[in-house]
Amino acid sequence: MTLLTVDGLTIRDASGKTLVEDVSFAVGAGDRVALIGESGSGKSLTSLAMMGLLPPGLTASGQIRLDGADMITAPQGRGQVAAVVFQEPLTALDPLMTAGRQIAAPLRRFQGLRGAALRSAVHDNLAAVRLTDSDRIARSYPHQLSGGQRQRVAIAMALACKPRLLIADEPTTALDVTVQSEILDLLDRVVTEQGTALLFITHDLPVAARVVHDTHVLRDGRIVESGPIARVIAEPSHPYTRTLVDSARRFDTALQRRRP
Ligand SMILES: Nc1ncnc2c1ncn2[C@@H]1O[C@H](COP(=O)(O)OP(=O)(O)OP(=O)(O)O)[C@@H](O)[C@H]1O
Repeated sequence: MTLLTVDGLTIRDASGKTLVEDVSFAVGAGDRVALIGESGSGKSLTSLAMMGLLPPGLTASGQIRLDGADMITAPQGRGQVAAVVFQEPLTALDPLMTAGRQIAAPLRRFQGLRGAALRSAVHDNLAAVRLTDSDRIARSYPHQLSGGQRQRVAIAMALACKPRLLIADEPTTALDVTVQSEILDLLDRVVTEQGTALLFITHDLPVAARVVHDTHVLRDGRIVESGPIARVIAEPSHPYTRTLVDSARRFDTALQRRRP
């Protein structure tokens, strides 16, 4: 079953300049798909349009259907179908609210949980993102948590209502390399455990390769190449994809050389 269909998406600014042009792709139930592109390629605008959250002054044409709902002409809250994890967890978290209360909010609102059932669901959601010290974490404010713990809390919030699609927009870019790796493993595990489809948005091809099966490569607002990520890395057909693969390989080789 197709959860998300983006068909001929074009986004223009107020002056009529085209920022995203004729982008089409689909994400089915349980799929894992990446949108890969460097800064300015149109990844964030595409993901904002999917959630009906384009900034004022920008207009979208084409079609975006999220679980059947048209997100361009009649954008509406689709929190129970799709949820987003952003690059910087502090943008998703309220600095004045404990982590526990933030995870409780969607559970109370969408699942009607209260009292002991709500507390137990908050604990289960923290355990699902491998935050074992859940009582302390639930009582902590965002500034009392590490960057990796904050991103785990943001992932727990996003997954609290068991969305069928998780949109992860550069979810590890702001983290240290070791924490980045832990969060990728975590995303990999939770989407498998919960059967959630994943749309992973990143500039980093090797990072995407760890968690998705298929990819679309965006450049200057257009998709230049699509396919299974293993194939795209092994045999990139577009010159731009080749430069992404080559620079990832060079980086990897440089790292290998530095290892004792
Ligand atoms: N509100 C806006 N008004 C006008 N132009 C915008 C706006 N937001 C983004 N753009 C432009 O649209 C293009 C695509 O931006 P977008 O943020 O989607 O890129 P991106 O691939 O997500 O890059 P990054 O990884 O740096 O966020 C860029 O040229 C950007 O300058």
